[in-house]
Amino acid sequence: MYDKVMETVTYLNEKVAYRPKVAIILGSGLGDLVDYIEEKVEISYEEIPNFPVSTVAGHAGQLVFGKIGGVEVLAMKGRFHYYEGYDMKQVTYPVYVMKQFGIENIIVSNAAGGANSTFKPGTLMLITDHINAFGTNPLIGKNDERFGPRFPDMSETYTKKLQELAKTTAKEMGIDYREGVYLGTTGPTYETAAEVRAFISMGADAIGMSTVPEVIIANYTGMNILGISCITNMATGIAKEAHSHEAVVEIAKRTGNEFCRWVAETVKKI
Ligand SMILES: O=P(O)(O)O[C@@H]1C[C@H](O)[C@@H](CO)O1
Ligand code: HPA
Repeated sequence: MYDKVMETVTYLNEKVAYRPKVAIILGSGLGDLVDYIEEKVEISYEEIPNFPVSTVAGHAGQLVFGKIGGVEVLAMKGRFHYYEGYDMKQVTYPVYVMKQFGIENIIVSNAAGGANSTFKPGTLMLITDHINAFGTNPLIGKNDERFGPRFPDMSETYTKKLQELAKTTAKEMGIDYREGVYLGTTGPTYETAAEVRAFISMGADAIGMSTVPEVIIANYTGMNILGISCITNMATGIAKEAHSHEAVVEIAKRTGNEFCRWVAETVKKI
């Protein structure tokens, strides 16, 4: 795996001469953030050695390098989900690459269902912590110490300093946000009402099908992590209507403007 990652890094080194300060993984329907990026260098996943290819609607499948307000960034427009059939190493492969490429800060975003009944579709949630309900862990297997330790600590997974930065920025911009715990499941089924009740009793405020594997690897490799969920629907049993991915993407796109403004301003301060 290490040699593969380094091969990908070598390829990216030929495409861009700088080390971005921040990597951003864009969730379903949140790809419009790339409109805030200047001096773009766009690379399709198909062109990148050893990179998986994204198969989900609302996920374009491009790495976008460039600048937001002078800060060099790398945005991942389209992520890999476990339910697509990728194994956990493939799902998290881009995060290994980002770290080996020299990126120290990562912003991870997602579309998620609201489990906290005080949320509503369109709520932006700063992730304070997560619950891994995937039933597996991307670090299972032989450990390679060149990436990180065998038993990573997870006591401050979402970096307090970045959370404070995001909160101050939101307050300055008048952006309304909530804080909470993201619970990640495999999908691709949306939850049953009974599962949502169980997840709420476990402490979930938002439920989704991504983020947790990527964050486990970002934490393991020593990156600073900021996470933001865009609540696109209330979770099953709280919501009156049935879910559809089309509706998820549509709401994410509609409310994505606030998300993009918030992330762009926060990036400028990192
Ligand atoms: O990539 P994210 O987590 O934003 O995508 C969410 C979870 C599922 O992939 C999909 C369900 O509609 O949206
Ligand atoms: N559950 C899981 N994942 C999701 C949801 C949901 O309700 N909405 C968007 N992604």
